[in-house]
Amino acid sequence: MDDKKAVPVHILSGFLGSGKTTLLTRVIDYYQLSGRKPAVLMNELGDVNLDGMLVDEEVPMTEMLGGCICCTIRGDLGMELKQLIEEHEPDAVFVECTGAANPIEMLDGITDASMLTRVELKSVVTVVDAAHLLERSRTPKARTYKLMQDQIRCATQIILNKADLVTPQELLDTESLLRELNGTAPITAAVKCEIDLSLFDRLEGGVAERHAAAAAAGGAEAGHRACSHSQEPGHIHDEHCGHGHGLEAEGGHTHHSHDHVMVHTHYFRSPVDSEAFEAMVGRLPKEIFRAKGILRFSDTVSPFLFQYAYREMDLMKITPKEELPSVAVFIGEHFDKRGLEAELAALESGQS
Ligand SMILES: Nc1nc2c(ncn2[C@@H]2O[C@H](COP(=O)(O)OP(=O)(O)OP(=O)(O)O)[C@@H](O)[C@H]2O)c(=O)[nH]1
Repeated sequence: MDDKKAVPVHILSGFLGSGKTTLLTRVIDYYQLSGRKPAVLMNELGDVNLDGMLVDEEVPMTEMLGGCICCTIRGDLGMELKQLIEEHEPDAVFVECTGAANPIEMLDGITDASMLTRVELKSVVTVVDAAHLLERSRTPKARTYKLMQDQIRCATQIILNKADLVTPQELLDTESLLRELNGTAPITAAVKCEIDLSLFDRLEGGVAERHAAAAAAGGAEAGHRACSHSQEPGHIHDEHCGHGHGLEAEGGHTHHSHDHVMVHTHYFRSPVDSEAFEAMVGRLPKEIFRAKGILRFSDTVSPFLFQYAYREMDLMKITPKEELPSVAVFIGEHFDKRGLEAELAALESGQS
């Protein structure tokens, strides 16, 4: 193992629905087009990996489902990474965290993994939903905002995504907010994570190149609150990125700033009416900020992949190669599960 090069690892972080999978699929294409073999370790809060369906079947992928790597199943991360690397010998591994993951726990997880297998953390790329961050920043004490802040502070690269959904002024405001939270990580505004992906080549280059890249992006000056891994990616512990950042301000010492996040998984027994479904999604309470699923409608032929993030819904026709359940996963904080179940039951019985 010793004379083998360490496998570069990139953590894709960012709040629920910000665009991590969108970025992941682009990066995978980019690596494949240049003849490299990427591998993916994907973590989902729910028991079904719906994001995985968007990733090319050829790509080696390990799924860690039903919990967040940063806490409940973190202990398995090292073994999973080791197995993935030994079995497939990828050129790089992309770890997509759940949107509720606290990145410091992830950083620790990768460090633990480096004791089992040769891996080198090259970047923590945090994808930010511009409008969502702005809205959350108006209630700075809320736990969701604190988690978003942690994810931003720990980033070595920030993608300011969904630029199409905000005004130019809001984009500037979001950028200043990001700069306050993280003084060093280069920020790239984007729509659907369309960025210059050669960024990843630079990230995997030598330390000198990384310095140059950071300087070129205007992020070389030391920010006093941000993590410093953009300057020293191999050294990933940083006191500024400590556990439960922000939560401490409320006097708590909990490690898991997302323990308030709830997940509800619903398996449909029968196809539902598409219009009634859309109307039901329109009525979802604001406490549910993310949902996804596979749906079969009584009035369409093919199944659909359903996505809902911060009040925007997407339905995409799919042609699954294997038998898949009809299922929807709802993620949010302190929402009324009973109310949601009642809505879903009404939808299934055609009374919605
Ligand atoms: N309008 C708009 N929609 C976007 C953009 N980027 C992604 N989306 C949509 O936002 C939804 C969520 O995107 P994902 O890439 O699945 O987000 P994610 O961060 O992987 O979500 P989780 O894994 O649940 O945390 C999808 O419907 C995307 O098509 C963007 O720049 N603009």
